[in-house]
Amino acid sequence: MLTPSPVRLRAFRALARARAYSVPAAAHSKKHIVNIVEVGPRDGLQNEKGAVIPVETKVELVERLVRAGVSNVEAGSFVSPKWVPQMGGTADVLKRLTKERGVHYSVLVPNQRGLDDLLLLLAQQQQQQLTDSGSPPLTDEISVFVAATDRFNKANLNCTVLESLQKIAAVTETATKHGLRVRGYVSVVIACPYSGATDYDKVREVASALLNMGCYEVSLGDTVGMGRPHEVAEMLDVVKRSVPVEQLAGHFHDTYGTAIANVLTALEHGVRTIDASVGGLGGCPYSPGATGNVSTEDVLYALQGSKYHVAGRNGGTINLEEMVDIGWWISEKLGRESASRVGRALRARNSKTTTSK
Ligand SMILES: CC(C)(COP(=O)([O-])OP(=O)([O-])OC[C@H]1O[C@@H](n2cnc3c(N)ncnc32)[C@H](O)[C@@H]1OP(=O)([O-])[O-])[C@@H](O)C(=O)NCCC(=O)NCCSC(=O)C[C@@](C)(O)CC(=O)[O-]
Repeated sequence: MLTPSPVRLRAFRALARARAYSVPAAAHSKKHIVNIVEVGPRDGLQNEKGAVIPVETKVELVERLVRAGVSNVEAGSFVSPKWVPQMGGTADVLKRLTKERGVHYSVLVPNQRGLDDLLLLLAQQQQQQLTDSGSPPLTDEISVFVAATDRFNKANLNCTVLESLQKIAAVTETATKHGLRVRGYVSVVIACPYSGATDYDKVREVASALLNMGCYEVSLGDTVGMGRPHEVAEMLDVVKRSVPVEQLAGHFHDTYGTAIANVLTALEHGVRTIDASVGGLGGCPYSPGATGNVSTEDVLYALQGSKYHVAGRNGGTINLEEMVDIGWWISEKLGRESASRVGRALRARNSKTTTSK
């Protein structure tokens, strides 16, 4: 095999980089604009075993993600710290974050108690603003969640799907009255760790119920990360019978290595919002063995130079190189390597380029 000289190799890499980054946003039609919801700070960190991650680290993570161009980020959750200790400091995270305009810092809320805690925090901030005016709200968005199967819902939310929907209806109504927008999740849309293959009609019914309650979007979660592209396609075909595809998002865990293929399948089926996690962080406390979400870096890389354009903050895009750095930084804080394939490849390439100079 012919081995290229270091000079040719560098020139080739520079050309590849230029090509990858050179498709101007204006060249993409509006119908191919893709939004990313960065779930690393919530879905990614919630399942971390060991010591509780300091609030400062979480704040730095969110702020770095926003500086890299992220405009939708899940900053934490108002859930029971007894069950999910890593999310315990979310109120402090919201208070300490320097907020950028145009960015949604959403939080996951499981029940009325979680919403009450959040509303109290927002009321306190409003009172403070009487003396210290001008700062944006701590958050303008919550996410609610329910599964497509009773068994998963009982493990995750301590009640049946129907009971959850009743609670969510009340939470959504109150949140909306307080000016918060509400995003919905449906978990285990392909397979459930407790009851096997999911009935896609159930996914359709639950997604439809969430939208009817006032959620502006519903994210469909392959929580277990077992889904294959043809299953994602079949599931979407069923859900789209009742739900406009513009109001759907895809949330794919990568347990079986199919997440990026599932993202591409969802995009080809018209879905335009993808949940992703920097460094491929994550797992679900109620889905044994499930690994992290599709990594944000992998999604950005897969779409570079394609017909799709990933929208970033203030009309820009999300910077892949910065996301790779963040993925490595947070993974090292957690005592391991980045789980992002692209993160690993780019780091290896960059270190080779540096040593061959
Ligand atoms: C499910 C519930 C709400 C049931 O809460 P419960 O019905 O009150 O029952 P419980 O026995 O679980 O309650 C435990 C304790 O938590 C308290 N509590 C109750 N609610 C809250 C709250 N909001 N904030 C703070 N504390 C709360 C409650 O008052 C009680 O306190 P104690 O009496 O023992 O002192 C609770 O157990 C809980 O918060 N569980 C954690 C659920 C969770 O965070 N799951 C992971 C996120 S979902 C996910 O990852 C899937 C997703 C969204 O990413 C999409 C996908 O991939 O599929």
